[in-house]
Formats: sequence, C-alpha cells, structure tokens
Amino acid sequence: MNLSESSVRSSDSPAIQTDVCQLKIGFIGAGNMAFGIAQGIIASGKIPPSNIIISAPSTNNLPRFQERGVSVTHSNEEVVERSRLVFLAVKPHLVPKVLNGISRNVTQEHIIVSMAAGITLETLEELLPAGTRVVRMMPNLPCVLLEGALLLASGSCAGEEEETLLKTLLSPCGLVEAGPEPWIDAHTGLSGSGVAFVYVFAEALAEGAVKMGMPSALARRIAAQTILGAGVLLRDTGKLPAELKAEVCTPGGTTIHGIHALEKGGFRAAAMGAVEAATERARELGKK
Ligand SMILES: NC(=O)C1=CN([C@@H]2O[C@H](COP(=O)(O)OP(=O)(O)OC[C@H]3O[C@@H](n4cnc5c(N)ncnc54)[C@H](O)[C@@H]3O)[C@@H](O)[C@H]2O)C=CC1
Ligand SMILES: O=C(O)[C@@H]1CCC=N1
Repeated sequence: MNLSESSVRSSDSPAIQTDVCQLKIGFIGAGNMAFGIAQGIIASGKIPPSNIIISAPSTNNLPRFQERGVSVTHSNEEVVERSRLVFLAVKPHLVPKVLNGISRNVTQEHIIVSMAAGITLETLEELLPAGTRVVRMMPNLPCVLLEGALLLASGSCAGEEEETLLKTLLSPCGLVEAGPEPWIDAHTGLSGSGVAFVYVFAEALAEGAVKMGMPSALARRIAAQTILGAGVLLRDTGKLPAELKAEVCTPGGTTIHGIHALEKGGFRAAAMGAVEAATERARELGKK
C-alpha cells in the first residue's frame, strides 16, 4: 500500500485503512472551518463526499454540507463510529465536553485532528484513550476559498505518516506545513488571527482613500485587490518583502513618504505586537 493511491501506516499503529479514497472522514462541528476543510478534501477528488459525515447540535449549518453530498447527523458518537479520520471543529471551550462524549467510541484505528485554538496535544491525549493518534492543526479562514495556510503538529502516537496523509488530503485547502507543537500557537497569531489583522489594514487603507475623497465602495474594492495582488506577488516570486517594497519605492517618490508615515505610527511594532498578543492568548487558552 502506498499513499499516492493509498494507505499509510504508523510504525506501531494500525494501517490507516485500505485506500485513501475509501477513508471515512468525520467532522464534529459544522462551522466555517469545518466547511473550508471539507471543501478542500472534496476538491482533492480523492474522497467521495458520501464518505464524509458531519455533526452539529442544530441544523442551521448543515444544509451547505448536505448540498455537497456530505452526510449529516446530530450525534458526535455516530461521526466517530462511521469515520476513521475525525476533525474536531468546535470552539476551544467545548473540546473537553465533546471529547468526554466520544472518548469511549475512539479506538487506535482513529486519527483525531483538532483545530481548536490553544488546546494542546497533551490535553487532547489526556481526554482520549491511551494510544490515540492525535494531530493538532491550525487552519485559517481563507481555507473556505481553498487559499488557506495550515500548520500540523503530531501527538505522541502520531507522526510523519499521519502528517503525510493529512497533507495529501488537505493540500487543496492551500499551503499545508508541519512543525513542532509550539509553532502552532505562533501560526495561530500569524495566520489564524493574522487574516483579521489584514482586514484591519484593508479597512484602514480604504478609509485613507475615503479621507482623500474616493467613494468608499470603490476604495474597499481597490484595497482588496491591492492586498490580493501584493500577496500573490510575494508568494509566487519568492522575493523577500523588503525586495518587493524596494521595487515600489521610487527615490523621493510617493511610497517612501507613505512608508515614513507608517513607521512614525509604529505600524511595524503594532503588527508584530498583534501576532505576539494572539500567540500569547492561544497559549493561555491551552493552560488547564
Ligand atoms: N474561525 C477561524 O478563523 C478559525 C477557527 N479556528 C478554530 O476552529 C474551530 C471552529 O471554529 P469556527 O468554525 O470558526 O466555529 P463556528 O462557531 O463557526 O463552528 C462551530 C460549530 O460547532 C458546532 N457545535 C457546537 N457545540 C457542539 C457540540 N457539542 N458538538 C458538535 N458540534 C458542536 C456549532 O453548531 C458550529 O457548527 C475553533 O476551535 C477555532 O479555534 C482555527 C483557525 C481559524
Ligand atoms: O480568534 C480565534 O480564537 C480563532 C483562532 C484563530 C482564528 N480565530
């Protein structure tokens, strides 16, 4: 069995089913993140939507999954019973309650992937049967458009092979990387929360243009396209931000005057401080 078609095996864990395309996948929680990740998995073309099941206590969020051929239920236990790869997509404070509810249904055949901000691998492993294969994952909102940035970290009974499986399944969601657990909290600040920091910047750019007389709807559209274009250039050229910045800055021109204003306003320190504050908050959420 090999992963490209395929199945994966952890050295001291059971094989991860037969074919990846036969893997049964579950989601507990049916919010935006579950939707983004499920869309990515469906887009991979490796898993038929009928092999995916999702649970939530109310029906509010379920129709958009049903429309894509995903099975839905109100029972978290049913999700665990019918799946081998289970994504935990509830808010962090609900994780202990949800894991207490499903723990007796979890076997060593399962891989449990939590995307809850701050909740540590140690906590997840304590709440699940000994030997459970657990992975922590931090996605971000653009996963819903398959332009996300995800970071994975494995628990003590999971590793490279579970990460390989997840990278294969999740790569349509965007950039998928793996790293040590402490990076997950930093990634939460940089990217999970960082998306919202970019929106604050977008709003501020647009409001600057409104102040200078541009209609706000047009200013917002241009701000969005400016951020999109700058981001694609940064990603696709592989150049450093400083190199691209230098390409825009004509000596004595408009941009360097604007950058001076940003620096006088402490923009760079504020952005670094935002990532630091969000990372610290993720660490705090993880404390028992
Ligand atoms: N929203 C974001 O940008 C990001 C969120 N996350 C993490 O993803 C997780 C989910 O976040 P969102 O999708 O934004 O939340 P959400 O509030 O949109 O969705 C949570 C879902 O959980 C369901 N739910 C509530 N109680 C439940 C229970 N007892 N059993 C099963 N389902 C239950 C809700 O009905 C809802 O469908 C959170 O832990 C968050 O930290 C991670 C990265 C980014
Ligand atoms: O604000 C939060 O706690 C979640 C985690 C990252 C993005 N949203």
